[in-house]
Amino acid sequence: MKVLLYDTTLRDGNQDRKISLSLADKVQIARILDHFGFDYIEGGWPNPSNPTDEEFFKLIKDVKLKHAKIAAFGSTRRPGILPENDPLLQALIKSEAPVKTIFGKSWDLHVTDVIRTTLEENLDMIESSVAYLKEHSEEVIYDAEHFFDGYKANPEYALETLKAAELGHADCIVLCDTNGGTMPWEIEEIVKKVQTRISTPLGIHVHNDSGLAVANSIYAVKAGCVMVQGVVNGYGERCGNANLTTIAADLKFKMDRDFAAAKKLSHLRQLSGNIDQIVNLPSDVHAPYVGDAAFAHKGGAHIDGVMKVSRSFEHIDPHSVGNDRVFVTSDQAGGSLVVEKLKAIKPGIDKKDPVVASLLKEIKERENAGWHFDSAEASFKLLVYRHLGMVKEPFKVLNYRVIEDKTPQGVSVSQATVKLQVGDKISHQVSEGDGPVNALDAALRKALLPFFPCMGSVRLDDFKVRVLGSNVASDATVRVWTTFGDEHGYWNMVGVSSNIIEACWTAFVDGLTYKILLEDNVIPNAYKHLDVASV
Ligand SMILES: CC(=O)SCCNC(=O)CCNC(=O)[C@H](O)C(C)(C)COP(=O)(O)OP(=O)(O)OC[C@H]1O[C@@H](n2cnc3c(N)ncnc32)[C@H](O)[C@@H]1OP(=O)(O)O
Ligand SMILES: CC(=O)C(=O)O
Repeated sequence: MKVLLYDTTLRDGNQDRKISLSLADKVQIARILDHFGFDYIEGGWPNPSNPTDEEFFKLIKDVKLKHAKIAAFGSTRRPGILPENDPLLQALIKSEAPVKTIFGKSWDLHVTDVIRTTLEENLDMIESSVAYLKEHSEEVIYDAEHFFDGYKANPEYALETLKAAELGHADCIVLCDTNGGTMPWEIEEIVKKVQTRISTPLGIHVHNDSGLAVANSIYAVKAGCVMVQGVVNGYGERCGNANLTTIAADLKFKMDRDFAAAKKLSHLRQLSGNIDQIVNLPSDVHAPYVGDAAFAHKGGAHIDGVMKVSRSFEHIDPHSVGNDRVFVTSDQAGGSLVVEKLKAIKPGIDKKDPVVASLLKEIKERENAGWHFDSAEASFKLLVYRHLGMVKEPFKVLNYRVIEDKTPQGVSVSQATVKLQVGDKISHQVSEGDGPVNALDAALRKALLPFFPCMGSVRLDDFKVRVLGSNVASDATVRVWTTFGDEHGYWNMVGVSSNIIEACWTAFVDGLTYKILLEDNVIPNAYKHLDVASV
């Protein structure tokens, strides 16, 4: 049976303490989710105290969606009033969303102590609210809030609340683990028991407070649920919601289940990254299937295995979710990694070639000294070309100096002097800057520009410093990580020294040397994709 994916990024995802979606964000995300093939998009809780969500439902009516149904979220009526007199139910109807999803109480504790009414009145609140909304909607989904906790406390009453939703003709009853504390085996057992009493299709909605939201969703589907509610990348209140990105991949690759978005899974990584970008959160490097590290192999024995038989260390083909295999350059690598990296430069190279061992030795020595090539592929490439004797250095540094000056008025000025030899010519330049690093960068470019016009388009896009090791103060090793960019893309360089200025200088000299070598085709552009992340 087909599984329906119900996305609540715009409602439950937006309850994440780090997320605050604007109206424009919501509409943009809704378009992306629809394009990806999710069956339902919960847009928010429309009510007068939440104007963004009210506006969203007005706007989304005019957006042509290909597949998804838009759902408006709310609660059952308040105790002691008729549904037609409940302002929140009226707001749901006013939203004109084709699907209405309302939550109600399944846990007797919540009935008596939170909404403070009788158990009988709560049953009527559920049935009458669902029935009333059914008169005004294409579909009504009933979310049984705290269902699993309620079932454990008072199973008969919890089941009666579901029966009330069924009597109101809910189209789907969604069992919620609102506090996220239920174990997978409990989910499976309880879903199976519910199915013996309830004939309405069942769904699952779980939170991640025990780190089990994905597992619990999967167990619920295994036990018979046909709808999964979740959030792209698992954002949400407290520890987050069930991660729909992971669940979608699990359903397809591990359970062979059919669902509309299954044919779009080769765009899963793109979906995840796009939504991270809109909600303005950094992507989780270790996210299953879609993270940067999901198929990054570092251990030498692992790299060797993957090169021989990829599935020896990969549970699926990374391309099936739009991800890529990465071999991390590090001191834990073996000869196989070096062979892989050298293949583009020396086709047919064998692991027994002496250059493999000598290059591996240099890599390990450098990594031991604090160099880290994993996120500085351009530095690594330059090291390889130099090691192979394929680089004629385009310039020679004769001298550099930085002076820090503070005027009597308290203004700080940094001045750098750089002296280079290019062929038989000497270039000697001075520059001022906001700080020593800025001044050094400016003086170096100024000295190179007359000989290498391509320097004019090079930017320094990013610059990070990390103090390594636990050595005291000035004895510590410093690693500088820089990103250079131009109109073609960008490249990352690393520099290491116990002196911060020298570490910067190394990264700058290498970064600009790299650009000149690219321009002169010494390092062919074909090899550029390894370090130009935008390509
Ligand atoms: C499990 C979930 O994630 S549910 C979603 C949670 N998300 C949100 O709450 C975000 C949107 N919420 C809101 O905009 C506001 O809370 C509103 C407009 C819904 C209500 O605002 P207020 O009327 O000021 O109430 P407040 O938020 O302080 O308290 C919640 C009220 O809802 C009642 N309530 C809670 N659940 C239900 C329910 N299932 N059915 C009926 N009433 C309920 C509570 O008893 C309480 O009522 P009381 O004020 O009479 O004690
Ligand atoms: C409905 C919902 O968000 C919950 O019970 O967690």
